[in-house]
Amino acid sequence: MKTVFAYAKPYKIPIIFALFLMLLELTVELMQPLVIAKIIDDGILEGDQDRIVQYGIVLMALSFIALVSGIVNSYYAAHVSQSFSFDLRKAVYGKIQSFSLATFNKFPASGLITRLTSDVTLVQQILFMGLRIMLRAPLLVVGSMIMALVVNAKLAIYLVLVFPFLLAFLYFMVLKGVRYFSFVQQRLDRLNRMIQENLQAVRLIKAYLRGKYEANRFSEVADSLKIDTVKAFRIMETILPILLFGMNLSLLAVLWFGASHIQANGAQIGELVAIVNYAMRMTGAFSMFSFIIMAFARSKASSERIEEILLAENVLEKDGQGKQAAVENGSVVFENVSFSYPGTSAQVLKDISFEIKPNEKLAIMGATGSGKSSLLQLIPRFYDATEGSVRIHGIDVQEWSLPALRKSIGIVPQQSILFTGTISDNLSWGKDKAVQDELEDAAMKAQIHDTVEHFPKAYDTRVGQKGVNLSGGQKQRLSIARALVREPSILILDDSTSALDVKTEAALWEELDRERATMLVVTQKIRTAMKADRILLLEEGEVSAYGTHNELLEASALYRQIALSQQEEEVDEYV
Ligand SMILES: Nc1ncnc2c1ncn2[C@@H]1O[C@H](COP(=O)(O)OP(=O)(O)OP(=O)(O)O)[C@@H](O)[C@H]1O
Repeated sequence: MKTVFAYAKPYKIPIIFALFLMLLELTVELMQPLVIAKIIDDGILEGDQDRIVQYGIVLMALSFIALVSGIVNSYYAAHVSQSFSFDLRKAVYGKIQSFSLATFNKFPASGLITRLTSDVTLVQQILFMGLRIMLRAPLLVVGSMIMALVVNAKLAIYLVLVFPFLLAFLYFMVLKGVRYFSFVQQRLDRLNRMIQENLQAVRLIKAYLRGKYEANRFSEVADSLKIDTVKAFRIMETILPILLFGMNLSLLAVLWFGASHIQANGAQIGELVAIVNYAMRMTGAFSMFSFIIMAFARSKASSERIEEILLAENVLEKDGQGKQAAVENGSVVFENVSFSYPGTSAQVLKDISFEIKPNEKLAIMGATGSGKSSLLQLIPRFYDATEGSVRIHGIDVQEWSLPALRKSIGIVPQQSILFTGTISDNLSWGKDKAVQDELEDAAMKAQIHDTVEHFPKAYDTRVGQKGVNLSGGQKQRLSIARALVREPSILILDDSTSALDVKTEAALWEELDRERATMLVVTQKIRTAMKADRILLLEEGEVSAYGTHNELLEASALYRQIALSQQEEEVDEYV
């Protein structure tokens, strides 16, 4: 909890002020039974009207102080806890943004969402309660007990006797609560993951008529959340009755022995009333305990989950403090590169070597799962090679400063990803402060300008979530335009023209030919590969062939086979 609550440090002064007000409210509250005892013993029993009025005024003043301190304390508690949760959420989000892919893969996206939303809210609530009642309740219990001892130790001893038992019971319940509520948050993660997956796959679910099946799966997961939540709350709800039972027993003892004390020793009735009053306040404070313990248990589980994020180590992202300048027309060299995904033993790339000179194009081909995307991910350092070295412009990628390295790379991923916003917003995402002319220029090169111009709002057309209102080919071309806006020295296209028709693709390649950029292009089409300076053919993570189209036609049986099958397909298309 230490790491999480360190975010409350900037609010030290308002916290101290809120705690001071809480103590003031508490002190005043503890003094009230004493004054009531005085009214009874020195006023009512003595028949002294003036005393009754004097003490009455004191009682009123104390109540007023308690009221004002309570209101101001609530104001500060709300302000501090909201500001704290805002800072904490920002820090967790920032940390997630800084994650390397290896670290990111350790946490499912749904779990990260739960941590950013529900977990942060629960921790915020505990801070609010901390400033309002969390300390106040135990202090009220201890304070009432001390005051009762001061008033009449012989009677108050019955309140003291029950105290250690209740304390041990509460400690046990906290431990139990933390465990159960951490299950609840895990179930919530699972539910979020399911909702996320379902909403993303809504078209597929409809197409496969799996609505009912998915609804049943959802019910199962929601049910397990309900069962665990009920279990956790059921345990927590036993706290209050047990506490009240213990307190009522001791109160009964106070009244029983108090009555005999008054008869035998002439003890004051006011004292007995004061002790009963303190016992009632203790009972009230104890009843807050069940509430506090539940909140504490939940927020402890949540703060541990948040800490997992804040303390997660980002091994890869340790920035090589090296070169700061942008890569200029970068050459790309892979030298005996092997790679396994973190936490796995299987090598997905084995001893890969090739070189691309500045402004050259490399086409990467290979069957599905042969390691094409994995190879590309090593260039912007999404992952680091396990063996060998990847060099950009002659310098190992690990020695580059990460921002400098990534700034000069334009990536078009296999799956086009667009954000909610206008087309202009999406294009300028590739480069800060890009002007409209730059956006249109990139869109022209990517063969999407004319299409955009035909939209009623042209570049101000809003793209729905994930680009739902655009076709696959339009999304691909917008993704390419976004990468081109960046004017990258290295352009990476991971099978990003698969949805384009032959004519559009040819026009796109003509434009890309004119770009001053080193290109790595994953493709399944010989037609596209032929346009590259060299072709790298991968087979199960190994280089099966490397050279120009003509060299490969001669040297590689696999390449000849692919070329032949595609020729036949193309002939078939026209028959
Ligand atoms: N994040 C990951 N963790 C572990 N293994 C992975 C991960 N991503 C991919 N792999 C494995 O790495 C191998 C190569 O995958 P990769 O995506 O590089 O292939 P690919 O040639 O790009 O395939 P495709 O043409 O289907 O996109 C596959 O066996 C795949 O299962």
